[in-house]
Amino acid sequence: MAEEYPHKIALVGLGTIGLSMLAMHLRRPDTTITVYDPRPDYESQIRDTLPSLLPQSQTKSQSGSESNQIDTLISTSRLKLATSLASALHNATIVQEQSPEVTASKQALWKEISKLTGPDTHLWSSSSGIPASVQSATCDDADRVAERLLVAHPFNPPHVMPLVEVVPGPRTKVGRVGFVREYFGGIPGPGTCPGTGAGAGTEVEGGHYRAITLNKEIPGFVGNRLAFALLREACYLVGEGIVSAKDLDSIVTASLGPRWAGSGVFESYHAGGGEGGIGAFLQKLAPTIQDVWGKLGQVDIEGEQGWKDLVVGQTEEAYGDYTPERRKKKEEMLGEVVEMQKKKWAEL
Ligand SMILES: NC(=O)C1=CN([C@@H]2O[C@H](COP(=O)(O)OP(=O)(O)OC[C@H]3O[C@@H](n4cnc5c(N)ncnc54)[C@H](O)[C@@H]3O)[C@@H](O)[C@H]2O)C=CC1
Ligand SMILES: O=C(O)[C@@H](O)C(=O)[C@H](O)[C@@H](O)CO
Repeated sequence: MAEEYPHKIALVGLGTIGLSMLAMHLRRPDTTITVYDPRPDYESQIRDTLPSLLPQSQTKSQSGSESNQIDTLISTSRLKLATSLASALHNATIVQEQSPEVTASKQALWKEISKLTGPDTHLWSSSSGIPASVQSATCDDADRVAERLLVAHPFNPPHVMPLVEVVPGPRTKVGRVGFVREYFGGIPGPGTCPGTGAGAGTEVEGGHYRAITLNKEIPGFVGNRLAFALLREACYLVGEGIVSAKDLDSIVTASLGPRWAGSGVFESYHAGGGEGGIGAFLQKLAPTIQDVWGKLGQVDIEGEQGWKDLVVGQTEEAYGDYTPERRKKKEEMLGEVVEMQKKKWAEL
């Protein structure tokens, strides 16, 4: 008989990303999730935050209250709250960490996890930019751990955003990459209620997540290198007084944002190049592109801080405190964009 829950995930680190990941994993009915965080108040954090990350219909109707919903997930063994790392890892088939983005911290954590898990356990890091080969480097049996460890980098919020940037290390076994792609490919969208007790054999409708695998490790991977290149130029332009932070955001949301929701960087310029496509585009625009490339801003996070005072001051003035209501509204907008993409996916 097929095992009731073939996937037993240990989620280690329940902060911003960990909580969103929890909401995402709960959408696979063939998966149980055990969570652990050294923060003593993490259970109250789950009870306060998780319901808002789940479909509202599920939160209010079936369980009657948000608290009951968490209790239902616990009583049906879909969700377990561990009080130690060792107990969280017991029988785990997958370990996914969302601990702080600090190399030494992640290395120490994997060193501990690798001693508490078997050779078959899949090891995933949610890191924004620390390669798997760096994270496993200090493990006692580093080579064996490196064969199992990979980065499955999400974009915030993972329970909505479709990208999973899969970044294997040079020693990561190919089968581990195939597994993570298949696992995320089988997770349904954010409108799907957490399966309760459906167990193995339940038809798992996927089609929400897009796992993109990098061919080689590079710090920051691809998504964040692109995002941080744009961020650097944006900070430079505000620091130089060329544009305000709010107007720069409007320039992005009124042009590049909508464009890139339907066509990526290269497809957009391929379309913009006319008959000759991107080749013609690059040739026609070469002088301007080269001139701009040679004059892109140079700001450094540790360097002169004048630009940073302007960026922070203007952003706080424009948006104030980022309230839960605003966050929820933006998340709903993001969800609608992603659902539109999925409807048009075949054409993307
Ligand atoms: N915040 C974001 O937008 C994104 C973050 N990430 C990555 O996810 C990871 C977590 O980031 P956030 O959730 O933003 O951080 P966070 O600071 O919100 O949460 C980190 C959690 O880890 C816990 N923690 C601390 N030491 C730990 C340990 N030794 N073992 C287990 N848990 C520990 C903390 O108590 C905290 O709850 C980082 O690697 C980050 O780069 C990835 C994509 C997006
Ligand atoms: O932008 C995102 O959601 C991700 O690419 C990230 O990794 C985070 O923004 C990260 O850069 C900050 O923790």
